[in-house]
Amino acid sequence: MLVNATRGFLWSDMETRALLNIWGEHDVQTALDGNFRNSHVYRDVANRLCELGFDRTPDQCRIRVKSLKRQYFQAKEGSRKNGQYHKMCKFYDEMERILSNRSLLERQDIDSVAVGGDETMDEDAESTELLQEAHMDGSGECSFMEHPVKTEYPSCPIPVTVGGMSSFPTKQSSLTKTNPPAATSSRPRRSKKRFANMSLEKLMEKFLEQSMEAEDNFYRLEEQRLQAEDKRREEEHSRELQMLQMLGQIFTGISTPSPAPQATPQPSCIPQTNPTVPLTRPPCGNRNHPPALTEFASHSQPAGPVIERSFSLGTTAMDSVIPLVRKTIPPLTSKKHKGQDGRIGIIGGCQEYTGAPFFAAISALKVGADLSHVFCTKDAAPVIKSYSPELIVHPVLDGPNAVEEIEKWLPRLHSLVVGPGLGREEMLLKNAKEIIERSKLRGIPIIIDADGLWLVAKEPSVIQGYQRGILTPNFMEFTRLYEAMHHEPLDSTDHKRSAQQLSIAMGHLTLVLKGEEDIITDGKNMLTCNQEGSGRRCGGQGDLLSGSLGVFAHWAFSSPPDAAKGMNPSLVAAFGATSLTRQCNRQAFHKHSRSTTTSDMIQEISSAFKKLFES
Ligand SMILES: NC(=O)C1=CN([C@@H]2O[C@H](COP(=O)(O)OP(=O)(O)OC[C@H]3O[C@@H](n4cnc5c(N)ncnc54)[C@H](O)[C@@H]3O)[C@@H](O)[C@H]2O)[C@@H](O)CC1
Ligand SMILES: Nc1ncnc2c1ncn2[C@@H]1O[C@H](COP(=O)(O)OP(=O)(O)OP(=O)(O)O)[C@@H](O)[C@H]1O
Repeated sequence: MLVNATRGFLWSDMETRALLNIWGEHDVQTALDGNFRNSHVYRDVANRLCELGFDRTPDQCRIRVKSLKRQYFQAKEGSRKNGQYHKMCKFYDEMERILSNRSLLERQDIDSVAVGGDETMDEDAESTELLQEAHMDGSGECSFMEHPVKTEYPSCPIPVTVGGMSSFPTKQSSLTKTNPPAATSSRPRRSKKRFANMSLEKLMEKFLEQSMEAEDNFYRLEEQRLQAEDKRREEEHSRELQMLQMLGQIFTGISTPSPAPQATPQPSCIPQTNPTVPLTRPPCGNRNHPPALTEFASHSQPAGPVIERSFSLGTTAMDSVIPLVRKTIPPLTSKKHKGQDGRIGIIGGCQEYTGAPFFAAISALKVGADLSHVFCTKDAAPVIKSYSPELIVHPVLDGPNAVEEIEKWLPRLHSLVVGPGLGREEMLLKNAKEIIERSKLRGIPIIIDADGLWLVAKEPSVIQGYQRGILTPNFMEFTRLYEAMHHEPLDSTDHKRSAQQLSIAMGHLTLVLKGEEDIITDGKNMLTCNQEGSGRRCGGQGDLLSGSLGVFAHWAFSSPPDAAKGMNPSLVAAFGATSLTRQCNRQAFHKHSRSTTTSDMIQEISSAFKKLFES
């Protein structure tokens, strides 16, 4: 999990939205309702935020929420008066949605916060926080980066007016929890009584002004920071491409002996390793693996050694990765309630394609999910429903509020498969994109297949870098993605190398390149699954894989970290799903030969599952 490195006072929009998503959930709101002591709730909120990759303390979350609540109510008040204040609260709509459901009692509670009621003790800290949000250096980072938010003795005096950045203390006067006030500032601490003579309304007005200015500064600097970040990423990407091109030239030179060989000048940044000699194994190598297991560092990998493990059906796979997959599979017990073993969502199904989402959804159920939802277009829904009473089919994907309708279900979904039978209509792709964005905020594992990959080829950033994203391209889809990312034709002679390059370019996303052998890589590790499959290439086998993978991904990501013994959960899940798919295909093919269909393969899921994971 990537944890946000900038743990300052700076809350990015993405981070704030993630916080609001968690804080707005029914269970959190219920826990907060009427509870004066709420530190345990914010501890939970901070933990869940951390799972999404945002490192925040419970106090930071609580203070941020308080500040958002204040902005919201001020904006609401303001908009009643003159309609101008709405823009003061950037997250007005989100807050409106969450808070409009709360009781009058809660509203009074919030009002009392603003006038120094129940939580008066926190008010100073919170005011300081708001002002500190504006106290950032030119880089857009806050100078209190590594320190906790809450402080007993704020060394940063609260200015009466906020006159731009220069009116704030400099970096040297950073706030620390341990610094006594005298150590950081020679000025006497201003008394709270300073405000005693002001009417409440004046005080609020003053505070409002300060908050607005602080907020303006925050957004301006945040924008600068994001621009700088984009620029840095672009530079990194082009450097990476340059390196790849240079290495490509070098390798071509080595493999094609020329009559008069000329030494290629090697830039010092390129490792001087002879690419034809395998790189040394990393120390965590294969000490415990049986000798038949081929585990070796790949040749010619430009982005550092890749640990490759290649499996065929037999004892080797059983002895190595399959046990890891098994560890992630939840036991069947009578203690569970419906839904615990997996609620999977499929985004796909349109007028032309009703089979693909069905195959994916029914495979998920057969692998072991408890509930399988299909979000498809209106006209596809009755058809998909008619295939099976076991699927929950939502005819919303082409509706006017498609994204909102589907978002309502996201808190109940454990993983999402985007693409089977989605089609390529602009509006459907746009909705799928927005749903991916919102699912990312919730940390939901997302498998992208078929037309979902068409979307990714057009807009890679939709999933780039998301560590719970898995792409499952067939060769055509892979070629499209590769060429979109690398702006050059795919060298189809070395699939493994190309797969690794694409995974790296996508931010180490896990990639399953399907084919005669399935190549699974996250750019650092590589598993290949080449156990016998089927001689039939009928449509829909990829849907069986993506639906199954939805379930395996949920299991792998929700298992204790030691279940996968340090292996990326996406790789474990992908290996489980490809092994199962090939086993199903094989069994069905042995029975039906030329007339094997994907439905026959799906019929084999339960016995293939038993053979691989329960024998
Ligand atoms: N019964 C159904 O409803 C099915 C619907 N499907 C859906 O159909 C839509 C379009 O999928 P397509 O796969 O046709 O899309 P593409 O447009 O990406 O595939 C185009 C062509 O690539 C060819 N191709 C595939 N693999 C190849 C390889 N390794 N080497 C060379 N050529 C190769 C195929 O024969 C096809 O003609 C998707 O939404 C998909 O989910 C498929 O899943 C199949 C079943
Ligand atoms: N040549 C092959 N030999 C054996 N198995 C294969 C071969 N090609 C694909 N498979 C298996 O079939 C599964 C589905 O791959 P396929 O290439 O058919 O996907 P797809 O084209 O995306 O499917 P769909 O028709 O659902 O869109 C893969 O995981 C792989 O295990």
